[in-house]
Amino acid sequence: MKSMARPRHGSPNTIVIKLGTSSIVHETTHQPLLSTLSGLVETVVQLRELGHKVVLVSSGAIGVGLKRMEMASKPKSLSGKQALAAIGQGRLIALWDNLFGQLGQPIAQVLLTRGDISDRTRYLNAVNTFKELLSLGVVPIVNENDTVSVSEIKFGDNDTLSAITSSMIHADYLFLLTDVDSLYTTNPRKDPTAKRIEEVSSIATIRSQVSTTTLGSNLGTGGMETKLIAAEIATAAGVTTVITSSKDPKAIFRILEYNNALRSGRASPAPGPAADPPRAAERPPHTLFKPSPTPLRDLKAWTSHTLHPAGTVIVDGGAHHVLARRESGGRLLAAGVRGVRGAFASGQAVRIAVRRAPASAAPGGGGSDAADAHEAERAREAYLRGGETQPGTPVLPADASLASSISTIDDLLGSSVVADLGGGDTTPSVPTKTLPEEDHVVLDGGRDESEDWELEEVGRGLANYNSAQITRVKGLKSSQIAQVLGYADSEYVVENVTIRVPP
Ligand SMILES: Nc1ncnc2c1ncn2[C@@H]1O[C@H](COP(=O)(O)OP(=O)(O)O)[C@@H](O)[C@H]1O
Ligand SMILES: N[C@@H](CCC(=O)OP(=O)(O)O)C(=O)O
Repeated sequence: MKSMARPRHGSPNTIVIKLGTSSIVHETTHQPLLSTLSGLVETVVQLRELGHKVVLVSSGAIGVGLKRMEMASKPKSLSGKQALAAIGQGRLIALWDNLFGQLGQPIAQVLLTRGDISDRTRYLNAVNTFKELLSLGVVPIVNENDTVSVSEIKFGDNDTLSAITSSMIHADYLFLLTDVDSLYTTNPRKDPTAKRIEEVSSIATIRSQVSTTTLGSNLGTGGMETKLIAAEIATAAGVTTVITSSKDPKAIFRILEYNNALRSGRASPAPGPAADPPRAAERPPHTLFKPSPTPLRDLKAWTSHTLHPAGTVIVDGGAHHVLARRESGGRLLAAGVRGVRGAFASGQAVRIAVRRAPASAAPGGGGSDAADAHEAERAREAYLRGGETQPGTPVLPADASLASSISTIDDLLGSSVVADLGGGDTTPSVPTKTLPEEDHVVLDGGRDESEDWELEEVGRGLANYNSAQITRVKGLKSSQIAQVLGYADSEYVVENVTIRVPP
């Protein structure tokens, strides 16, 4: 067995394994699934013996709490779930400690909320703690800190938490162990004709080919959809992501071996005649999501996935074009800003959005390709000049008060126009429409007062100034920032921008 999962290229892998509630407690009796748990403990200890570093993301606090209180089903209220998680988490970690302790393997409990890592310093502290634990040979066991998580700060599901953890520690693999052995075209628990998906290179493409709408167990959170989101986050950070069954945790060795063999040309990707020596390994059932060949840099991954955007910065086409290029360094000039939605502080994450004319407002589908290219070039040049002042943009004097740039309380709070993108806007008032096939979001509520345009999120970044300040310097040259604000910490209004929807 050990030879089957020799560390790739002679170097050990960092492996995150996530176990869902449906694999930890029985769906109806809520009794712990001891054979699954013991099998996983043996697997993790063997992986450790082979030199791999392993982090376990364990759901199950609420499930264990249900058993402890002999309750039949999950309470509906947030406080009810939080209370059960508080009851169950202690017993859950005690169970893991007991099982790992039988094999002499020390563990550590790591409870995280999104709030814990939405500050760069706290994020780096969490990374350092993981590094320290792994270098001590400990297996960190991660769960969301449900008892203190509220909707604004929660990861919401452990699939996402495991993906963020994988990206934080630059894992090589994320294994999402669940009660089905793969992603299928439709829910295999409901549709016997469902077909297994073996390998995914583009999650955007696969989304249009599979249905993930039905949930599985009564205990799980999010079903397959949250696993796709997790795969998207992890693969973007360069982590190979695998969905497979928790019933046979030792399959992890076979999956590692199979994929290592595939990389080195020793296994055939599809079932068929055995390759010339050594023999092609049989493909263990699983879905493998290939990592991005150009993973996001650490800070950008942090900005894109771990932070709740606190508001939106609307940019013009020129800025969008430039930001989409690597050479831009992900830095946004005030010249490219057309407006701001929501209230945010300097240092907070923001969405980058563009205005899009609704299809109905584009007569004849717009101009010719040549005219569009010319227009795009003109916009890029205007933006790069550091910004000609946009016609109609009021240039405020240096002593202009904050109040003068805020005409209503909504300008300050952003509550009338900011849609909740599953993120941190405190007062979501407009329903969000997601377009999963393109992985972007249209802010239905973000209509400009004077034009019938929609806002579309195209990326994320970190604000260098607060929302009121960016409102005051929008459209201006960088050299004018100090004049208007009385100081200029940076010539860029937003940094670490990741553009996910190209122009
Ligand atoms: N296309 C699909 N392929 C596989 N499983 C699916 C699909 N769509 C929905 N599911 C359901 O997702 C469930 C796994 O998600 P979930 O219950 O949240 O598990 P966990 O508790 O392990 O996170 C499966 O039991 C299955 O019923
Ligand atoms: N943090 C929760 C689990 C939330 C969750 O994502 O559950 P699951 O979909 O079963 O992985 C708990 O410990 O009960």
